[in-house]
Amino acid sequence: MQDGLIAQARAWLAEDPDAETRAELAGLIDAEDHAELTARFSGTLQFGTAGLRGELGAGPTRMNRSVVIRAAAGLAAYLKKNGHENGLVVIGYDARHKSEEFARDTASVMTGAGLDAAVLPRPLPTPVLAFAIRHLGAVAGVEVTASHNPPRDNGYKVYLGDGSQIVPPADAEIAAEIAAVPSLTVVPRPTEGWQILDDAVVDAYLARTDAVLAPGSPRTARTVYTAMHGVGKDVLLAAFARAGFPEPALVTEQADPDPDFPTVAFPNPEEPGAMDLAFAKARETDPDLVIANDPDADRCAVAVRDGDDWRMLRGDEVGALLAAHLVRRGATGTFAESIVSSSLLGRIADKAGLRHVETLTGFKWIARAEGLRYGYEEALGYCVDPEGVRDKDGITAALLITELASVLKAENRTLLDLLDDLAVEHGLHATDQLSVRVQDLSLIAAAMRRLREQPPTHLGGLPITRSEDLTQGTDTLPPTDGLRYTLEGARVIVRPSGTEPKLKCYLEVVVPVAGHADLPSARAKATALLTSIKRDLSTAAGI
Ligand SMILES: O=P([O-])(O)O[C@H]1O[C@H](COP(=O)(O)O)[C@@H](O)[C@H](O)[C@H]1O
Ligand SMILES: [Mg+2]
Repeated sequence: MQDGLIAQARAWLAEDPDAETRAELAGLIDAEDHAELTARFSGTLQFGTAGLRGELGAGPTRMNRSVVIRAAAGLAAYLKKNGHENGLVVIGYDARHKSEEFARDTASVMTGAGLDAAVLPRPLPTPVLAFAIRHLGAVAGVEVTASHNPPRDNGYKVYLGDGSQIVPPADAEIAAEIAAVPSLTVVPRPTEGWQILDDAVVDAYLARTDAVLAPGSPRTARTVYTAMHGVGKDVLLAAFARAGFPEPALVTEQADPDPDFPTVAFPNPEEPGAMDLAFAKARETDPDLVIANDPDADRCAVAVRDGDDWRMLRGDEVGALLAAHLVRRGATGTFAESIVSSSLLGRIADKAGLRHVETLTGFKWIARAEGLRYGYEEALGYCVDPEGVRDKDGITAALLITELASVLKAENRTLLDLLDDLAVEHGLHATDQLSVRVQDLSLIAAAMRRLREQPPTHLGGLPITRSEDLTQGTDTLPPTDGLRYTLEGARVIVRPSGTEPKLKCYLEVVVPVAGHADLPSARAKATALLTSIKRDLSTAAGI
């Protein structure tokens, strides 16, 4: 057994304030579990697409109280160096294991550093925290959440005073301050001195949701709703009641927070099977649409009846529908989407004479688009009211899509009819994703390396006309680990996920449509093309 590794583990153990992780680590040391200790002590958690995220457990590469205290101390040091000696830091948390403790530790560290700290009154949607930062004039915000990840994970989203999540160089500067924390013993951690906010902050968030809907718009669409065992239900129901929509029928098994997410393998509406109970409820109650939030309620999934059964709309479909709705309502300003999302948004914006920008993945980028009026990403994220929330918001997105369904219902039409119209107007923009979850992270790096060393020349029978390695950045995009292939009538992007151990490949094909009668054959063509691109890509990446 390496002495260095054991010494490192013992030093960590001596400072760990959590009896549970102390016992776990002591067990690993006693058992001389070299492999596990190496995994725990090789490096530290890094800021990814949405903050720190990792499995709960002992050691610097896991989520635990020691890691959170260090992260909070680093953030406090960064804030103080940047002129916020006594600003307010507002802290929210979801209903996962340890989330409330991590929020309390964060408040304690901020207080000990001389900053003011305020904690949201209970587990609440991430967008309430994003809203609260600007509403309360805070200099930073923290949301303790691992969103839709498996039950054993937790995470830490960090926002600055503009209400958006951190981007370079702030993330690297904060990471450097975290790395510079020499020991937990030098971090003051008082047991009181921070504020627990009351419901006024939730009421203010709800009042702001009024701005999302057009005054006097139809509010008749009936919904089935699932909170996916997360924190969305109460705020969503209050927002729907306030707007005057019919009360959503709840998927009762998933309505209340449960950190074990007992009815789903992964609490992510994108994962196969996650919507089964919602669809069962829909078959029972026959609503106009099904709505799901992810567990921290910043994502919104939508399903509609298609023929005899229910089908999930892709994030790109909902993204286009909301854009078309906002255009019809006379929206002005910038429309933005991430590079991995559908190019249809650009077509809709161009036609309406609106500015359009593409950003890197994640709302930390989308929310920063200048003059943003509407932003979305394919991962079921929508920002429909940037003045209220500069992040994605699964509650306001649910309000807006339900308003659109109501408007269409009054015209005796559906969301699918509007999607057909958009395809006829702009061409069928069909997207799909090839996403591979791995146990061993090195497989992702190996796939990226393989694609770089032996780049494909054709995918799905189409020649690649342009191949870009995004690690160098482009004229408009900062550097990121990703590959982009442009084909005739298609586009593919490959990148490692920044929140989960997954390699993600995003496919888009654009098929011209002669008219409504041509739609079935255009769809069949798009599906066949997506399938063969996927097959070739998987061979090229070796996954
Ligand atoms: O987890 P959430 O709901 O916050 O969502 C997070 O993850 C998504 C997927 O990111 P990646 O492809 O890097 O895993 C991002 O698009 C999103 O902006 C981010 O906030
Ligand atoms: Mg989320």
